Amino acid sequence: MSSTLIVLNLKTYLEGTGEGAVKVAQACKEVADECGIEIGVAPQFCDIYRVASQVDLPVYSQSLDPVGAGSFTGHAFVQSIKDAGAVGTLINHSECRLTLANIDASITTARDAALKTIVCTNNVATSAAAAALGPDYVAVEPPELIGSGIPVSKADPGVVTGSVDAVKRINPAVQVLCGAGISKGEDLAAALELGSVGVLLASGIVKAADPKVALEDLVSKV
Ligand SMILES: O=C(CO)COP(=O)(O)O
Repeated sequence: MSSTLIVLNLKTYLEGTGEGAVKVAQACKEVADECGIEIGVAPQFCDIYRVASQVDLPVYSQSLDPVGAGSFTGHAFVQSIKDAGAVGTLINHSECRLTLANIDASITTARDAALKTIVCTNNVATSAAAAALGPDYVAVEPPELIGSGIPVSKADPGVVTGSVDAVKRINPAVQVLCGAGISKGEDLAAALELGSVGVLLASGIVKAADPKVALEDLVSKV
């Protein structure tokens, strides 16, 4: 496997009792095996167990709450997420924003449970701030391009290169992903050329008529 990482965020696109998530995850696994690039998937909380127990690929939570075991109702508890089979979590997605203090606490909570952390950011300044907190990855995603079909790597390459430079300066151990509007092979190739190590993406694959064909296109130029 190369060190390139693709994470497919399923958001709330798929209804039903998890079969859709399993099917998309299976497509991710098949394409990952074909191309040698690591592909992970971030399903709904309640689908983590089903996906992780049926498909051998990295499963991420879409978020978590920085609470421990005990008297906490309505929270996404890190140990349950881990026991369900997740290997990591998104934190601070633009559709699930947190305060800086909660981003920090979420990273610590995940790290203490040995979960990988991907902190989403919306611009160079927040990428720099996130890097200072020491997650495994910062994923820069301009919100205005999310779900637009217009790839960040083409529409706003500066936010990717700026984030890569800022993150490297602040914490060289942190790797940078980018996302928003990514769907094609040329988008992933451009993202890598701009210095990111991979992409976080959603609609271009999840909403495709055939997600496996869309994934094969995504990895076709690297
Ligand atoms: O928000 C995203 C991934 O987390 C990006 O979404 P789209 O790929 O649909 O633009």
